[in-house]
Amino acid sequence: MIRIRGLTKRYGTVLAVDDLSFDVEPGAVTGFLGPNGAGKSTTMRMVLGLDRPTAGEALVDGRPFATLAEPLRRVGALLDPGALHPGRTGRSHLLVAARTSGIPLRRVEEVLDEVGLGGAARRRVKGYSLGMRQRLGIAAALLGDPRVLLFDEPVNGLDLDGVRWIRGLLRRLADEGRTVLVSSHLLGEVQQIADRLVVIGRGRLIADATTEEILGGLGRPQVRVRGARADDLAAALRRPGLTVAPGGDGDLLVEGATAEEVGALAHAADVPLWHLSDVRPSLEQAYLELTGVATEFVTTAPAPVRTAEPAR
Ligand SMILES: Nc1ncnc2c1ncn2[C@@H]1O[C@H](COP(=O)(O)OP(=O)(O)OP(=O)(O)O)[C@@H](O)[C@H]1O
Repeated sequence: MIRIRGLTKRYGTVLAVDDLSFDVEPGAVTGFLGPNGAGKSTTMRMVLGLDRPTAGEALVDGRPFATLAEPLRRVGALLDPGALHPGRTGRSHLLVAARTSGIPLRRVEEVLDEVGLGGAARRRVKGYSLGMRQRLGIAAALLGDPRVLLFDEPVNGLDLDGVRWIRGLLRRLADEGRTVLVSSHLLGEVQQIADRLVVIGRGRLIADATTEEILGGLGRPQVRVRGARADDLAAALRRPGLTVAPGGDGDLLVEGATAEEVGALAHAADVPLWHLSDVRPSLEQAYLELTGVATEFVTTAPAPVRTAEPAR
């Protein structure tokens, strides 16, 4: 597992990571989510001993990375797929890594097959597409069969098939009991893969909970309702704790009650309903709400509001 306590990194005047504490448990995919510049890569680099914390600690299985025996067999990472030697073939890249880490050479063929690069293994990396480089980087991360894996924006450059493949791979790695931390700046991307989410903004922890809890707790769920007599319906819904607002086209938007409760109130007032549905805030909207206060680069475009399918 990965344990992060009070982790802080300052580059001159920039506080890239600010007193961050969280755990990444085995057997689950943990999404590490935050806008560009939030401090995800810096945190991962500190876990991997590539950057020295200004304060606090990042531990893998209870120890700093630098003190781990056979670190590449304990921890695998995909950081920057651009950092591959262009003149080497995919296979020789992995052979070098295996030799220097005392990893059996047969693992090279295994991981090449695992990432679907078997056919391209003898081609030079400079001819690889971004997606192929990404797969090679993932092969390198898997080489030592590590129990702890960190992937920094792993779906970057992958086409739809590639994205599906990486989702399947991350799930399988977690199901095998490994510790899997995967970063992204897109909520829509990680919410489909991650069991838990650690959300950061400007280097600080914003949320650390299951994906379900985070998505469920974001935004204020509303109920969209339309009935035969709008005025009677609005009067029936004017209860303490409920807010009722016009929703366009004669609809009402109700906050503070479930669809069942709204239906029951309408029924009690004898107002036939034509439409009743839950309205969930769009994920991107919810994410903006969550990270808005902690976003380094703020956009001005409003997020589109996606509503639930109408009730039948
Ligand atoms: N070597 C460095 N020197 C100076 N500042 C740095 C350095 N590395 C990162 N930073 C700064 O630290 C902050 C966090 O950067 P980091 O790359 O960790 O964010 P991130 O969440 O990974 O972003 P992205 O999604 O864009 O990769 C940014 O303000 C960045 O400019």
